[in-house]
Amino acid sequence: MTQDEMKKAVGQAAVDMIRSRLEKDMIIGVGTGSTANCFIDALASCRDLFAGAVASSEATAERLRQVGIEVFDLNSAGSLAFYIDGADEFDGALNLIKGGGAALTREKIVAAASKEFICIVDQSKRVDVLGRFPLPIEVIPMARSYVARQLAALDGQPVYREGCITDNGNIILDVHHLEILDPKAFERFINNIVGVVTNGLFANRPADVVLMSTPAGVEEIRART
Ligand SMILES: O=C(CO)[C@H](O)[C@H](O)COP(=O)(O)O
Repeated sequence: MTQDEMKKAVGQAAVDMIRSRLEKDMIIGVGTGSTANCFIDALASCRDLFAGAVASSEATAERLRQVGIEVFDLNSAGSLAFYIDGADEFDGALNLIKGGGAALTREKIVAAASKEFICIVDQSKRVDVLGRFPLPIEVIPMARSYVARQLAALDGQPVYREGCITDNGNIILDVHHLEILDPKAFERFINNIVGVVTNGLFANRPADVVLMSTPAGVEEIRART
């Protein structure tokens, strides 16, 4: 089974998980990336069962519209029933690193506004300790050098993502060579650096469930207690 086939399978599994819980006036949150795109494609078959979606990026909004799903502004949507999105890494507590597609800030906002976060990944995203994937940080452009110096002092190696401007008009620093042993504290610490908009750790709002695609099928993973 190829990675693309695993992404399609987990996108379909997420639709299967929520289909019977959709309601006519319900608005759901939808994430960004190749796995989220597979979810959108599978969701199209249910478009008459719910009102529409809030998108975590302009790219996702466009794809939702293309398959006939209405896109709502979060400010007029209220609380969302579900948020379905991919991730770059997840650990046993369902803490995530996200932002490989540069949509981390809107993803974090939509996740925060949702009652249940269903994360959809293939098995390559599972790690014991977060940090193998460079941690994306969205930064106000004028603070780029200042924030990079603060991050370098933490023993991380910040790398400017050339040519990437987020949907919010900001830049991304990807921090390499991290071993994130306390994701909740690290998320808060990075967010306290002046000039940081947010970082790609989802530890203070982790996923509620991870659907992980493997060649043998899709596994449902809940946090270890
Ligand atoms: O956080 C994200 C975008 O900002 C994506 O969810 C993450 O990068 C995973 O992407 P993909 O499903 O393409 O592997």
